[in-house]
Parts: sequence; C-alpha cells; structure tokens
Amino acid sequence: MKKEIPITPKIKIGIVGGTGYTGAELLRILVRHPHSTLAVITSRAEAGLPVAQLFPHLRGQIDLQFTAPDDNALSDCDVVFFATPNGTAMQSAPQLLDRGVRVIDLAADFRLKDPAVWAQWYGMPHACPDVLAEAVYGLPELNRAAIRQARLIANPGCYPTAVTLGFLPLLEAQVIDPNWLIADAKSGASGAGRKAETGLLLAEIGESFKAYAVTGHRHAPEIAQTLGQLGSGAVGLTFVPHLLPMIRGIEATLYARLTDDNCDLEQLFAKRYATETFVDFMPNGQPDTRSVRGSNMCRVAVARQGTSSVVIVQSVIDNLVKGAAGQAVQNMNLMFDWDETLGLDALALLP
Ligand SMILES: NC(=O)C1=CN([C@@H]2O[C@H](COP(=O)(O)OP(=O)(O)OC[C@H]3O[C@@H](n4cnc5c(N)ncnc54)[C@H](OP(=O)(O)O)[C@@H]3O)[C@@H](O)[C@H]2O)C=CC1
Ligand SMILES: CC(=O)N[C@@H](CCC(=O)OP(=O)(O)O)C(=O)O
Repeated sequence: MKKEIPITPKIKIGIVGGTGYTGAELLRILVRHPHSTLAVITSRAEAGLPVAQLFPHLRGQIDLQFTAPDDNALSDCDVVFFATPNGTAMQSAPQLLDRGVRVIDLAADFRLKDPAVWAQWYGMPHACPDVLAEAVYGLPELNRAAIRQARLIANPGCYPTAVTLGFLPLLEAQVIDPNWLIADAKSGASGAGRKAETGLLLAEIGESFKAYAVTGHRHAPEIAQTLGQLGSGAVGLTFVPHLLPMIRGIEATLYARLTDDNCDLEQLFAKRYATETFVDFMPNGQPDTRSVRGSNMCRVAVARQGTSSVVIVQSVIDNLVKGAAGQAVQNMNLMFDWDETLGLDALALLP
C-alpha cells in the first residue's frame, strides 16, 4: 500500500539517526528542500535536545528537538530516512511500509538481494528477508525507472557508488574483461561515522595512510552484485579500501583490461553520462575530491597509458553527499515524481 501524494507539495519527513554524519547531512540538504517539512528527527542519546543546539549551523533553520525513535511517530511521516548503523532499519521498515510510509535506508540492510550473503557479511540474520525482494537499489543512473515506483530504497554504500559509476559504461558496453576488475579506493574519515573510536583520532590517522580490510570488505559483494547486472554476467573484482587523513571524499582508481582495443573510451563515457546531472565526465580530466566536496556530483575520467590494454578510470564523490545523504534525497525526489535535482544544487567548496 502506498500513501496518496498530497496535492500540497510539502511532505512530512522523518530521520532516524539525526545526530550522525549522514543524518546531519540530510538535515543540511532538507532544510533547503522546497517540498519537505522535517517532522521527526531521532536520537536516543540526545533525546530532548534542540537540533540547532547540537548543530549551530542549523540555527534559525529548524525548530525541532531530537526524540527517541518511535514507530508510531514515524508512521505519521510520508517518508522516513534511516541514517543508522547496519541492522537497524530492517527492524522497523516492514511496519512502516504496512502503514503506507516510504522508506529510504542509508545503511546496507536492503542492498544485498540474498539474505544468506547479508548474514555472512553483516554477522546477523536478516530480520525481514521477505521485504528484501521489493527493495530497489537506489543508484539513479542505473535504476531510475524502478526508483520512481519504489516504496523501499536501499541507498548504495559510499565506495559502491564511486566504484560502480566508474565501471558502469565499460561493463554495459562489454568492452572489458569482467573477470579482471580492480578497485583501489580511498576514503576520508567521515566515512566511518561520528562514533568515538581510537583508530579514528586525528593523532592516529593524521600524517598517515593505510589500506584496510584487504582480505575482504563488506562493500565488495555489494559492488559485485551491481556490476554483475550490467551485461557481462558475474564479475571478478578485487576491491581494496584505504583510509585517508582527510575528512570528506572518496577517490577510486579503477583498472580493467580492454577486450575491444578500438573502443573510443572518451566517447563511450561522454555518451553514457551526457544526460546525467550528477555525473560529470571530464575528458582528459583528473578529478579530485575537493571538486566534489559538499556537492552531489560524481566526477569521472578515463585513460590508457599508450597502447596498453589496461583502462584506468578515476571516480570521485563526497562520501556524505553522492555517497549517502545527497543520493538519498535524489532518490526521494524520484519517488515523489519531482525534479531529481531539488535541494541538490550546492556546488563544491574550494579550497
Ligand atoms: N558516513 C558515511 O560516509 C556513510 C555512511 N553510510 C551508512 O549510513 C549509516 C549512518 O552512517 P553515519 O551517519 O556515518 O553513522 P553515525 O555513527 O555518524 O550515526 C549513527 C546515527 O544512528 C543513531 N543510532 C545508532 N544506533 C541506533 C539504533 N539502534 N536505533 C536508532 N538510531 C540509532 C545514532 O544516534 P543515537 O545513538 O543517539 O540514537 C546516530 O544518530 C550507516 O549504516 C553507514 O554505514 C552510508 C554511506 C556513507
Ligand atoms: C572510512 C570508513 O571506515 N568507511 C566505512 C564505509 C562506511 C559505509 O558507508 O558503509 P556501509 O553503509 O555499507 O555500512 C567502512 O569502510 O566501513
């Protein structure tokens, strides 16, 4: 059951997990959104605190207090965003959907189609495997038509967004070997969330750089699942994430072997992304994370070294915007049949 969209263009929005980095980013975007009324913003730790007291950049913009999560209050909303740890949204989504509320989960609860694969990577059984089937993977550049019809969106992970948008034109056109894909990705520390953790202290990550989860990261099956749907069948992917001593941003350098040496790579990327507002193909470009910081843009470039058959793609996003909250709002815009770009016109911050 879907709620009828009111004629009045304002909808009521709930955010579960309003004190985290992606929750705060949703607030920053949604206070400027012409069709949104923020109705419920949850935090267990900060219940009762005015939102603008925790986040002074929202003073004068929002007159709500954090409240403890309550499914009844959330049921009154038209759409609820879950900006919560993995395993949280799947506890409440079925009831909310039953009450006609649309749900957008920024975590991974509905991203993997196979509940056994979910359990393997997330260390817990899936709470509502029956609902998984109807979830739409919220990558608009791939699933726009399905997102428009969806009640439940699995917002993609941050690394998967950058990696998938980089490989997508090559796999769709079937000009690379799908069994030999390498994604060398780096993230700023905000990708790990706002929790206190020794490994995320400035003195631990400043002036240092490391790879992590080299034996397997939970985003690998998510990326492989999506890339496997792009025309060439199952893929062989090596994905290695790195932690950079910066706050926002993901850079993914991707490698693949060309099977069609005559392919015009620049034309392929330019054509595939010509009508995509939030993917900027940069001919001869060198996308850097600061060119997307604070914006919903993914910038990509493609290159070869001489006549080598290895193709190199660079892809950058802001992990909190196109990698999370911005993409979630882009999905909401599609679900409510609005202009996809509403609320998402911020340019990157330089320097
Ligand atoms: N950071 C990033 O770049 C990205 C994050 N994501 C995903 O988005 C989700 C949120 O990430 P992020 O904002 O970084 O996380 P944070 O750790 O910064 O924030 C988590 C939020 O969830 C709330 N919360 C925690 N546990 C529960 C619970 N059991 N029930 C209800 N609320 C809870 C917290 O508030 P309180 O404890 O007070 O209730 C807090 O507001 C995660 O699943 C993350 O993997 C996805 C893409 C990018
Ligand atoms: C830098 C950093 O630690 N990044 C996080 C990615 C967080 C994220 O977006 O993952 P999910 O939404 O799939 O949980 C990590 O590697 O765990």
